[in-house]
Amino acid sequence: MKINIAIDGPASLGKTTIGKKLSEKLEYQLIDSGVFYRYFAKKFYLDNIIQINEIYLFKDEMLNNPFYHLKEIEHVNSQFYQDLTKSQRASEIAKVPEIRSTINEIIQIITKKKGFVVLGCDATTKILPTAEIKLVLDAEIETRVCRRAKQILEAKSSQLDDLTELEIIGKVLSDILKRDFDAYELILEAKKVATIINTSNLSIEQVLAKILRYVYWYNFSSDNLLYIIIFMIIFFILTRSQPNQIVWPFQD
Ligand SMILES: Nc1ncnc2c1ncn2[C@@H]1O[C@H](COP(=O)(O)OP(=O)(O)OP(=O)(O)O)[C@@H](O)[C@H]1O
Ligand SMILES: Nc1ccn([C@@H]2O[C@H](COP(=O)(O)O)[C@@H](O)[C@H]2O)c(=O)n1
Repeated sequence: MKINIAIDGPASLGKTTIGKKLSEKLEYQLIDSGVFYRYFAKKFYLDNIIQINEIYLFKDEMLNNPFYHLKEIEHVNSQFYQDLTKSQRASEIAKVPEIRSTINEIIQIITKKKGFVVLGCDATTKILPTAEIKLVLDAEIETRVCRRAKQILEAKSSQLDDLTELEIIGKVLSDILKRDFDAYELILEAKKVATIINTSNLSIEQVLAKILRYVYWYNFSSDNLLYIIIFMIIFFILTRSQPNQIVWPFQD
């Protein structure tokens, strides 16, 4: 049975990396809402003016052919993914309520068929509050700065060629702080409704394994709900009526 999985988390946490691996493993479709904001910022935020009518037109177009446009958005984003200025512009347009509701609506319509992993900082609360599995990935800020700085240094992005390692770390820190500030309320809200996984001391594989356990358990329990209830009733009756006489298998 296919379900929807919503994953929230603050900036540079590892959502994209984990989301990609998870969707590949489950053969689900990944939708990273951050990529929408970045794409909209690049395409529809020109000369400091947001082309809101163009955004509405794009929404209709996208809903006619969602998988083609998901690929296109992904492709455009991959060309400037590590550009920190682009994430700042994405954060600016993310403050416009019409843009937020348009992006949420597009994702809600596409995910009706189930079988999606949706990422964001409001995936569990605003985009997919009805997702079967809702998770918030978390990690201390120093872990996130290290992860992003390492990623940028390893990729040797040309925009940062002239900077020293310390300058890059400074830029990453200031970018994360700004984005944390913007997403603070949303992440707080998400933590109230979703299961929190602290990834600070976990490798990518360990985080993935943890999430997969939630997914397998969800599928197992919804497939076998009746048996689980019967087992619990029998267990409850046995423990109440003969608390000292239950013989467990393998007990001496
Ligand atoms: N558990 C982990 N342990 C170590 N490194 C990790 C872990 N999870 C992710 N990373 C690394 O952290 C870096 C940032 O990850 P990623 O780009 O997926 O974050 P993100 O949350 O999607 O960021 P953003 O909010 O900016 O879109 C990547 O280089 C990734 O390999
Ligand atoms: N659900 C979301 C997703 C993203 N944003 C804003 O867009 C910026 C870029 O997103 P990334 O996930 O690629 O970092 C992000 O910093 C947020 O400002 C959002 O508001 N809601």
